[in-house]
Formats: sequence, structure tokens, C-alpha cells
Amino acid sequence: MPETFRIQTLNAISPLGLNRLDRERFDLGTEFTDPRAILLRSADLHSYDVPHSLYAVARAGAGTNNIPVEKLASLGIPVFNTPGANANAVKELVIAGLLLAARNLYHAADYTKDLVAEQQLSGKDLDKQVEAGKKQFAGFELPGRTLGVIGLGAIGVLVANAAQAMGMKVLGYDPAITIERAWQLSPSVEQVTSVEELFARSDFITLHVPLIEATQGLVSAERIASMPAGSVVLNFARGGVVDEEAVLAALDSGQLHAYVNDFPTEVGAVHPKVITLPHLGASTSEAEDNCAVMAVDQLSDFLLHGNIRNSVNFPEVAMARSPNTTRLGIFNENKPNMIGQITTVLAEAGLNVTEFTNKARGDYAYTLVDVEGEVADELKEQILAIDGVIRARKIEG
Ligand SMILES: NC(=O)c1ccc[n+]([C@@H]2O[C@H](COP(=O)([O-])OP(=O)(O)OC[C@H]3O[C@@H](n4cnc5c(N)ncnc54)[C@H](O)[C@@H]3O)[C@@H](O)[C@H]2O)c1
Ligand SMILES: O=C(O)[C@H](O)COP(=O)(O)O
Repeated sequence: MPETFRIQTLNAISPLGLNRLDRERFDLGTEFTDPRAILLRSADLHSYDVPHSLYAVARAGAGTNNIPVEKLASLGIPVFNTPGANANAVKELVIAGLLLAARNLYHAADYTKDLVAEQQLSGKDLDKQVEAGKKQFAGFELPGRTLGVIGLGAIGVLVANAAQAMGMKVLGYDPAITIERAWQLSPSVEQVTSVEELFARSDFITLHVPLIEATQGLVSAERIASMPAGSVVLNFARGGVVDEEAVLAALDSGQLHAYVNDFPTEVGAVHPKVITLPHLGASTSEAEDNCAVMAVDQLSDFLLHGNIRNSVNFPEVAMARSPNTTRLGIFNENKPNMIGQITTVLAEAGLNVTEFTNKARGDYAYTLVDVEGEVADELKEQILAIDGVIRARKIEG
């Protein structure tokens, strides 16, 4: 009997994704203590006591800073995410953020509501106060203004292209842009080679980088000071990418006009020039469906076939299944003679290898191997006994 995999969901995941799982092979629940896999969105896994049963973690979304990615790599547990699946949702919110800031929409709407709800004006009195008060919310238009996009990945490229189509001058900065993203980027977007140049030339800055050591506090007091006076910072990446204290000081001094972000803090959320949304970037039905479908498909492909696609801590490794073969998935340290030792064990067991792939990423590597016929359970123990092998799994057909 092939195993039924227990998948623990730690956040609400769209049924469009969950319903793709064959219930004969997958058992879904929120309370398992020994899950084979975890499926989540933003739930924090940093203090999670990783059970020995765990084979994989799938993040229905982009950011993986809520997951101890390196620790899981060292245990031979791949972490999957869903690159691009929520990018359009974030792009649309960033465009809304540009307009919210440029036209002072948030305060203007509050003002109108206050005239009626608090001041109880109506009819001609209301009209008069509307016309008298509107000048304080007069804004500015986007064409001709410069937007600096930091991070030209799935989201950054869409934002850059959309802003460019709205008539903005767009600068982009991403020292590790992929060829795929570079192809998608409008040729009118100017790539700059230093983040300092981007700040100095931008009326708006928008952030689309992961929260990692290199991006922590990327928006600093010094960089804000180099921007033209009255600029706007938009942060739909992660709170930690911005030095919030520096941003609030710049808002108070008038150096910044507004800070639009998706990550509430006690101080920031109540500042009059800050517009904070409740982490809404990916909260559209379309994005939730896209992320769930992608996360579920990648997870089930790994559990059923050992294939790894869109992992943030292991390389891309996938092979088609062949009849009358047994598959092994092996996680090992990336060091010399691992392949030699693994194939020696297979040869000594008299097994004929029909397919073999080994790829490394950073300190770790993953091997998928198909051998003819059946494999005895002891073989897995022999592979695990090799120094540097972290985990081995016989994958049922
Ligand atoms: N607010 C939300 O709900 C929401 C939704 C989706 C994603 N996000 C955040 O946005 C981030 C980006 O998402 P994505 O889908 O575009 O990811 P992505 O991986 O497609 O793109 C990230 C880009 O950032 C670049 N980058 C990394 N470090 C950089 C640096 N120091 N300077 C400049 N560029 C750098 C990478 O090269 C990559 O091209 C996610 O990691 C997540 O934190 C937030
Ligand atoms: O990184 C992401 O994909 C976003 O921050 C979305 O997070 P959520 O799935 O918790 O809305």
C-alpha cells in the first residue's frame, strides 16, 4: 500500500489548490503532530520544532522570511514557494499606492466623511465646505515623475512596466536580475547600477526585494536624505527593508511626502503621513487561487515523485517516471565523492541505474535516481550510512 501523506495547513489555503490533492494519497489537517508536509502562507515557523516526519514545506506565496529555510536545508527538507503567482495582485496595489500618495486620497476621503459624520453638514452647507476644503488635498500627477524600482523580479518588473505605461520615468535596480525578467522589462525602463543613484534621482521609491540580511534597513536615513524633497516611499516588500524611524523623521521634516506600506507597526500605523494596509498585497481571490494551485502541485510532485521545482533551498531536479523502476531521492552535503559513493552502493547491490540526476545548490545537493526493479529497504539504510548523506527516501511509484 503506498503511503497516504499527511499535509498540515497552517493558514487558510484556497480550496482550488487543496481540491487538486487526491484524497487517497493525501490527508489534510490543521492539527497533525507528525506531518509529512506543511502548507502555509505567512505563519511563523521560526520557533517550530521540526518533527522527524517532515519531508517538505510549501509556501503559497513569495516571501519565505517566515520559514527557517537554511535550517530546513540542513535537514534535507525542501522549502517551495510560488514565484509570480501573486505578482499582479501586488502590482495593482502598488499602482493604487502611487495614486493614494500623489492625490492625498486617504486624508481627502477622511475629510469628507468627517464633514458628514462628525460635523453633520448637509445640502448647501456640505457643498460649501467641500469646495472650501478641497484645496488642502490638491495633489500632483504621475507623468514626468520618476519612480525607482528596487528589485526587478516577478513583482518589480510588472510595477516598472505599468508605471512606465502611465507616463512615469522609471529607473530599476537589481544586480541579480534574471535573463527571463530582463526580457519582460520594458526597454524604456532605465537600469541603474547603484542603489544610491536610484534614490538620488527618484520622486517615488518602490521596494520589491526579499527580506534578507542584505536588504534589512535598505531604506536608510542617509538614502532618504538624498532623495528630492517631498518624495514618496512605497513598501510592499517587508517591514524590515525600511528603517521606519528614519522614514518617520523624514515625514516629520517634510523630506518625505508619504510612506505607503503593507506592514503595520504601532508607531507607523498612526502617523498622519503614513498609509498602512493590513498586509493586503496578495489578498485577491485570483492570487490566492494561483498561489494555492502552484504550491499544491509542487508539493504533490515532490511527495509522489521526488521532483523539486521552485524550491528556495534546493536545486531544480525533475525526471519523468518510467515503468518497472524504483526511485530514490537523496539529500546530501555538497562535497567531493558523494555521487561516487552513492552509485557504488547501488552497484554493490546489483542494481541497474536507468536515470540519474544530481544537482548542487550552495552547501547541499539532491540526487534522484531510478533503478530497474524493486529495491530492498536495507539499501536506504546503506545510503544513509554514507558520510554526508542527510536524508534518503524510497519513492513509491
Ligand atoms: N505585500 C505582500 O503581500 C507581498 C506579496 C508578494 C511578495 N511580497 C514581498 O515581495 C518580495 C519580492 O517578491 P517577488 O515575487 O517579486 O520575488 P522575486 O524573487 O521574483 O524578486 C525579487 C528580486 O529582488 C532582487 N534582489 C534581491 N536582493 C536585492 C538587492 N539587495 N537589491 C536589489 N534587488 C535585489 C532579486 O534579484 C530578485 O530579482 C517577496 O520576497 C516578499 O517579501 C509581498
Ligand atoms: O510574500 C508573499 O507572498 C506575501 O507577503 C503574501 O503573504 P500572505 O500569503 O500571507 O498574504
